[in-house]
Amino acid sequence: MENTIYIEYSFTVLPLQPATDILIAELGEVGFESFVENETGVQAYIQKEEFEEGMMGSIDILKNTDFTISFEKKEIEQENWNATWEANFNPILVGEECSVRAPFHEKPQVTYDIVIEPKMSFGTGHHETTHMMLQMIIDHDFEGKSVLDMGSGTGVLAILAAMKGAANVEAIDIDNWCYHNAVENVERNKVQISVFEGDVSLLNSDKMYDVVLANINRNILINDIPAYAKCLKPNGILFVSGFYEDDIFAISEICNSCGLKFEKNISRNNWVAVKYVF
Ligand SMILES: C[S@@+](CC[C@H](N)C(=O)[O-])C[C@H]1O[C@@H](n2cnc3c(N)ncnc32)[C@H](O)[C@@H]1O
Repeated sequence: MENTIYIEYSFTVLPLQPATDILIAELGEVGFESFVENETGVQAYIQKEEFEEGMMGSIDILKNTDFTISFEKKEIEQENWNATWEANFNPILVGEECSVRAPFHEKPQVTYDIVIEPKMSFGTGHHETTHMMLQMIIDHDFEGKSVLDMGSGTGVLAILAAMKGAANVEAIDIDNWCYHNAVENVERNKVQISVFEGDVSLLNSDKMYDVVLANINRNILINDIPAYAKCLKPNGILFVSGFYEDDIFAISEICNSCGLKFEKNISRNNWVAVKYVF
């Protein structure tokens, strides 16, 4: 792969929350693809060829006078981004049993030791939504189950499902870089997962799943949940995240219209992960 040029925005945010979460959500909506949070705010990245100056005009939180948000912008080569990430990436623990770490961290004493080199892909477990999805997966029985991870990023959710005994796991991401990164992480963790580049258009009723995992965002979920529901087996389960507590009603409404019933949710910092059952 050639060395892509990224635009890096380093935001300083006061007070940090909820402004940082809102800022990340809004930047994600316009196409920023990766975020590194720190004690003063967040660094956000977008490929130079995807970036247009006008995008920043639609980030409403920057105009909100309840918060003070300043930023610096610079161009950065992908390999330098990786170095930034390595310096900032600490291993994380999800419950007592699961950790997500980089290859250069010491091996921890846990049942599920997930090793991820995310490069530019979302999914290290540091974000609330990934953390909660991992928690939901830990609490669920995956033995022998067929699983689809939609919007797989690094592949972290699919990898945990496979480690928990899922028999047939597929991962799909729309982003070419995420696709390559998930393939690498699958090999690194020695699990069997078929990874595809694409979106909901890859789904069809010839392939049915016991569980669908989708940590994407509110609008894509509202659009795509009917297609996920069509490829869920009877009694199938849908785990979703990537949206706020305030959005549960809208997501549940679309799920209900597809025959999926709310079972439970967990939340962290206003973000939620929700379990629906057929
Ligand atoms: C919030 S990240 C989640 C990554 C990982 N599953 C996790 O839980 O950390 C969302 C991912 O969905 C992908 N994505 C965005 N829109 C998509 C779509 N319409 N279909 C499939 N993947 C999509 C993005 O490229 C990104 O990797």
